[in-house]
Amino acid sequence: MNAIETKKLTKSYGKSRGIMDIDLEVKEGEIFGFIGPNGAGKSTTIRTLLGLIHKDSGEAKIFGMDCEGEREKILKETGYLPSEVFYYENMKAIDLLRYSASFYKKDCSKKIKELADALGLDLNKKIEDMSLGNKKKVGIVQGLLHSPRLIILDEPTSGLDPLMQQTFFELIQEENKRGATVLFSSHILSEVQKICDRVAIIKDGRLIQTQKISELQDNSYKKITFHVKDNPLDEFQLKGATNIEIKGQTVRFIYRGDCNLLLEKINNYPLLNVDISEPSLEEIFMHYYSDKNK
Ligand SMILES: Nc1ncnc2c1ncn2[C@@H]1O[C@H](COP(=O)(O)OP(=O)(O)OP(=O)(O)O)[C@@H](O)[C@H]1O
Repeated sequence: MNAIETKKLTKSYGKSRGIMDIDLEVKEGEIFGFIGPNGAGKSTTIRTLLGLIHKDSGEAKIFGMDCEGEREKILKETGYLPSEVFYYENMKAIDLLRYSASFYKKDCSKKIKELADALGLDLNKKIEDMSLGNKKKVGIVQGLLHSPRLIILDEPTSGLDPLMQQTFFELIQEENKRGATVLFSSHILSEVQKICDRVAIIKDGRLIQTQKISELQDNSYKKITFHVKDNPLDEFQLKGATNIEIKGQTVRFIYRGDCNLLLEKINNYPLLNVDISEPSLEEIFMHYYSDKNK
């Protein structure tokens, strides 16, 4: 069974674009990355899945249950860390977490303590006396305290220092080993790359690609840089070339296609230097975002 499944899921905010025709399949047990730039539609998808906002059309299911009709059951099985956490400021962390735990009708005190210890969180502090990072930690404990079957993380690392991010990734990996499925939304590819098996890329409200992280680094993409002698270039075009940047006598682009055609094309120029290398994941990612891939 898929942990998450959406079919043509669509939500618009009046004139403002939300998400369109999102087909998403997250398998039970995987750590799935959901990546896209600010405003791409990640939070809208997540909020629709959690029944926090109503879809306009399409289907959304979690563990086969309808996200609107069976919301109560879904929430019991799901842990959610929103991108921004808001709390009653004058509550102590422990009181807030006990209150959250009461919703699940099971004893979560051992798990709360374990998570707080791992994150170095003082549970007896009032929320109003906490830094942004510590408030985020409260959110993490709140999302994981009931050992959910599905964990949905929306930009979870903002506000955490690099060491704490590492601890957080380890916690998530442990939860995954325990059997939890994880949906990890982020605009930072390098962090998604660290722990995810597959990734879906969303842009302008539409899913443009779902791939294994290992396939994203598929060596069929090349990064090409060449420098010409004498006169600067003002134009370069080649089928399969994207993210073309021309600066004076230097041309850079990402290429996927027949290498004979590439060399034939470059050979037309009075060359000073040519460099063909593996693009970084970040550069491949930019390739998906480029206008030519709309
Ligand atoms: N409450 C709202 N009212 C109107 N438009 C909205 C609302 N929430 C989101 N949008 C619009 O929907 C689109 C998708 O936004 P969303 O917050 O889902 O993106 P995101 O990928 O989560 O971005 P970010 O990383 O910035 O949170 C954007 O164009 C945004 O302006």
